[in-house]
Amino acid sequence: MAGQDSAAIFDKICEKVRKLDPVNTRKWFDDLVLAQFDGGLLQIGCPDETKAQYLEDTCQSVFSQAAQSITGHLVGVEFTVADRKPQPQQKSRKVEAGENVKLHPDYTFENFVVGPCNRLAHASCIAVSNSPGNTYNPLFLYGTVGLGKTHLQHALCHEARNREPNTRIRFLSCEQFVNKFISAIEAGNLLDFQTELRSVDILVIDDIQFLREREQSQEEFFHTFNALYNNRKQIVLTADCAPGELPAIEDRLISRFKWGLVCRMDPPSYETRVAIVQKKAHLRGLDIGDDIAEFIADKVKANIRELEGALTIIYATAQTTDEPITLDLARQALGDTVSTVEKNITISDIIGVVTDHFSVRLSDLQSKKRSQSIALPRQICMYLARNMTRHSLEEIGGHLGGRDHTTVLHACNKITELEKNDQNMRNQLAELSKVIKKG
Ligand SMILES: Nc1ncnc2c1ncn2[C@@H]1O[C@H](COP(=O)(O)OP(=O)(O)OP(=O)(O)O)[C@@H](O)[C@H]1O
Repeated sequence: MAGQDSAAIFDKICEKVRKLDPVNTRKWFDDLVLAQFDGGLLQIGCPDETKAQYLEDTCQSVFSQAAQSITGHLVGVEFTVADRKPQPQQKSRKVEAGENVKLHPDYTFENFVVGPCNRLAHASCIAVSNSPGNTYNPLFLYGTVGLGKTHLQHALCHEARNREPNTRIRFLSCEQFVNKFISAIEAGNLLDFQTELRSVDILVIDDIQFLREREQSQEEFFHTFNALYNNRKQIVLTADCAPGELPAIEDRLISRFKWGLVCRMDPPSYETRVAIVQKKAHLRGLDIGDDIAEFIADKVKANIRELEGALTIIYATAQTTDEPITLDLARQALGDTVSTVEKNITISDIIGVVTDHFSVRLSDLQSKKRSQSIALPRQICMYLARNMTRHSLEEIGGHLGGRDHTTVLHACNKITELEKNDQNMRNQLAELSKVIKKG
């Protein structure tokens, strides 16, 4: 294919990808280059390995689809990390997946908006990335869902790698840690598992609260922690609550979690939310006015993931209707999806609907009774209140017989699990939410 033609075709393919998959498109797609287009194989050069990995994991099929629609032929797509200019004679390197830690290219310090809600967490992650193992060890970040804990962990690892490319990093969710541990026991290769985790420079474990009630995993983690700590290797942990509030986790672990720095992350203020919407829009190559960013930040308050979701809906609506993003379009696009908090749902509304549905009395929910017929509606109330109002765990517990926030958190986790695995529970929750929203 002649050079000129291929370049033009490549531009059209990228344009098509933007249309087909606005959600995963990023502004840095402008930096992609055509490495080679030959024999039905399109090789795309990416600025760095993380971005190439993102494309391979997230966008491979949409690039194939776009290439096929532009050329009319079946096209395979490969992402490479190569020189920016197309140089067919230069051997490009195919992205290596393997056991390499997969860092998300969006989750960098540069893309993180700092406000009073996360300033300490941000500063401590920078400090740790500058000198892993030597400043705050362990670094323990906690906060409720979608406040940027994972983002900061990735940013810390990106930065540590930028400074020292050979930094060995292991990044696991706590669930992965537990599953890997169990598999290692079953396969009789516990030693490999231990060696793998204990020979890293930085160990990151997300959602450490999942260790609760898993005595053997806690024991294993205790030894992993000690081995790394004694060798001045960095440990970074996140959880949904402070170490002292983690239910059913051994004291010796809790006390270790507090050895370094414990940072709380709070929900962002209005100003920080506006800045985050603007940052996210910019990342996607979107041009949105301040009025739209303010509109989204005003409507969506619950968590940052929801802010992004709102932006995605607006963007996708603009793409499909082929209209520019205006405040009117944003209003139309968000419609009913805007936070239920909008409708001023109260905990009493929720309790009213749930007590009706299960034919129980409020006094039962507030009592100490633990029978399933009372405990389940009580837990459902807590779960719905957590998701449909902005009340804190303490406030929710207060409405339900003065229960403490760990009880509320436990209830929310339990119902979330049931919702995932039990169709009947999903139906009940959907029905209850519908009735509550109707008022
Ligand atoms: N301050 C911020 N600036 C920019 N983006 C942010 C910020 N805080 C959170 N986000 C974005 O919000 C989304 C959710 O963040 P993240 O996954 O890090 O939350 P989390 O606290 O780890 O939540 P969970 O406990 O549910 O895993 C991500 O896309 C992240 O980039």
